[in-house]
Amino acid sequence: MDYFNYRDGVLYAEDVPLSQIAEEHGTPCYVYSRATFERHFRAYTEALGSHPHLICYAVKANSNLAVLGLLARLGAGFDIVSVGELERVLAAGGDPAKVVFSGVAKQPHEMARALEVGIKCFNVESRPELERLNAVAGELGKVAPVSLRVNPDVDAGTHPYISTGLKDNKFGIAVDDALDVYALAASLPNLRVTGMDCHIGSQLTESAPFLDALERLLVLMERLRERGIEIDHLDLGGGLGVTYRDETPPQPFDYASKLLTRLSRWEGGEKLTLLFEPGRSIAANAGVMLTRVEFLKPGETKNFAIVDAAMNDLIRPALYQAWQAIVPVDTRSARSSATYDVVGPVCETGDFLGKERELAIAEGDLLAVRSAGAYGFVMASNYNSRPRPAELMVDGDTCHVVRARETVQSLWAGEALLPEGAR
Ligand SMILES: Cc1ncc(COP(=O)(O)O)c(C=O)c1O
Ligand SMILES: N[C@@H](CCCC[NH3+])C(=O)O
Repeated sequence: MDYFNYRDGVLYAEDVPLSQIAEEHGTPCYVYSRATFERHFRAYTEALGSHPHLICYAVKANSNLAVLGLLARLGAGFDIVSVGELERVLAAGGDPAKVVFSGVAKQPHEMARALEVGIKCFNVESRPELERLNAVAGELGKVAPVSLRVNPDVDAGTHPYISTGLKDNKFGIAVDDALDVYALAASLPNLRVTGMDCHIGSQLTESAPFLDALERLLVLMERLRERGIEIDHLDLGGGLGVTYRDETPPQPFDYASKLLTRLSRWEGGEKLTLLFEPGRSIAANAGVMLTRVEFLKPGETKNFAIVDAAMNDLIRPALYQAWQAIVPVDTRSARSSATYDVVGPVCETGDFLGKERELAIAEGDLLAVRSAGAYGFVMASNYNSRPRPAELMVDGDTCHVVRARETVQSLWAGEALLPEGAR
């Protein structure tokens, strides 16, 4: 459920018509809804109720400071994968004690900064990373809180590029090796074992793979118990899918109740703190990307709607053949409809936002690409020397610029001509 709805034929973000936003701020641009972010975050906290928990929003999904700031005020923790994300969280007022640090190749300087600010936990993905963390913590005279990311080898049933919990994926420590790596972690002087985690993939539309992963982790936790290693938090990662088209993913409430039911049958399960790292399910449907039709170009085999946004602004369709709804913002004028490939100005045949879309549009019309709040702006680039679009956040009847559109000149900041004579 989001707060982008039609009123009298015009698409609104909360109480602001998207046509007005496009007039004032230009296109392409990303528009977020504050109330939708809040609603999606609360769906998790309410689903977990009184069970001890921490919702660590996955910063990678949408790292705009305004987004992080509003989630921080709602009590969110954060899942980060780089020191860049850590600094953003701190700049937005996030609590470092609620930060978990994931990622397969954390640099020593990143570990040091995270130890300095006192994060909740490092989600360690390999034996050499454990040894590196022990060394960095030792140099700083600190003890690093550690969780091992276990790769449970379950099929998440999602796009191969965003599946992460299979033996063939680079992520995590194989279940069969985990006992030994935990024993190593417990023996290293500058580490304190606090948790176990997994993240099996993104855009999952069924609960079963999550429950399979939980089952494997519980077996492992029992074996750790036998060895005297107690875990005080279990982090089940992110991955809950959203509706882009006709998917019917479990809602946080159904998902959490299934997990809590299983945990209630596990000794000590009611006391075990649960962590989640949702990204997409909080951010995707809290944003749209606005773009204007430049030209309609009829072809022999296809019609093209050439718009002012491109794969550099939103890469998901080009990269994963992802389907996102593309809708007219103003449906009041009568237009004849046709089937179009919606394409951008970038010089690549793969530059499309949607294929074979039935649209009743004319040149100059405004379109909204829906479900663009996650993995949208964060994956934008300057390819073809295109400035990245503005980001705007609607709150009720007010629209705030939360990131200004880049200027063409800003794109070469830091570059230099070769010195005279070397050219
Ligand atoms: C370790 C980790 N946690 C959380 C997430 C967030 O996933 P999602 O956006 O699917 O909720 C990801 C991305 O897949 C991830 O790699
Ligand atoms: N960027 C991906 C999700 C990546 C998940 C990160 N582990 C997408 O847009 O679907």
